Amino acid sequence: MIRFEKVTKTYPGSGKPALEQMSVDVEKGEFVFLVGQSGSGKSTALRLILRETRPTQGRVYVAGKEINRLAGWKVPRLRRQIGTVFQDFRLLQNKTVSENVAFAMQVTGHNRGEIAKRVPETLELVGLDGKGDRMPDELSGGEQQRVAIARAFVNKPMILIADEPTGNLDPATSVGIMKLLDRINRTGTTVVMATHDAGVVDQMRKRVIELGGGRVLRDQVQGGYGAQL
Ligand SMILES: Nc1ncnc2c1ncn2[C@@H]1O[C@H](COP(=O)(O)OP(=O)(O)OP(=O)(O)O)[C@@H](O)[C@H]1O
Repeated sequence: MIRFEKVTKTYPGSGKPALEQMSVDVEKGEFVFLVGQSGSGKSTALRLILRETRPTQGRVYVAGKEINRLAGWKVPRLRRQIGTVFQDFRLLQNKTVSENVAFAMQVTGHNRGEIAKRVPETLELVGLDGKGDRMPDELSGGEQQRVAIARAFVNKPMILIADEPTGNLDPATSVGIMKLLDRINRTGTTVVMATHDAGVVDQMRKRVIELGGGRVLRDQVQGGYGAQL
């Protein structure tokens, strides 16, 4: 589903590569944690998958296509197949919960009937049944992240990318968010999650790819946050 082939990324004006010779294969339906110190290259790897930035050397494939060679007009289609969730939720504050989720379907050209059916279904899936008419600032952080996950998932993406999704949440709330991401993963969606949250990684026991200085230091099945586990 995602393949990095000897990918090096050096940002303009920077001497040292953010990623160096990174080679990784993620199969359809996998759940992968990307861990590593601040500045190790995690966000750069996620941005490469979305083609928000391009490799300096090497190739990135998503669903069998080398995305660096994708025509510009096809990039929005690629991004529609990838849901994204961030630490800071990024909800539209002037729209209700339902409208936030519906918006993701509107911009991808779904009709009203589909939206009216799928939005409540998805809110139920993420545990926000009955909260569709609330505004984001009337929700807890964990609930806001659930809205963000509903929005990312409502178009049934093949890949879900999560960049520190539990970074602003307490441990108990984070457990709930991880259960939800696990559930989404079980529907067949490939999940790639960058995190510093050792508790979450140790509890989930999924594949762990550790980056350090832009290189893959460890790629472990059912790994922990630290190498000793
Ligand atoms: N747009 C950019 N321009 C120049 N350098 C960048 C840019 N984005 C990231 N970098 C550099 O690339 C390296 C990797 O950064 P990246 O954000 O990928 O790391 P990270 O592992 O996601 O860090 P964090 O955990 O703090 O989010 C760092 O040295 C960073 O300063």
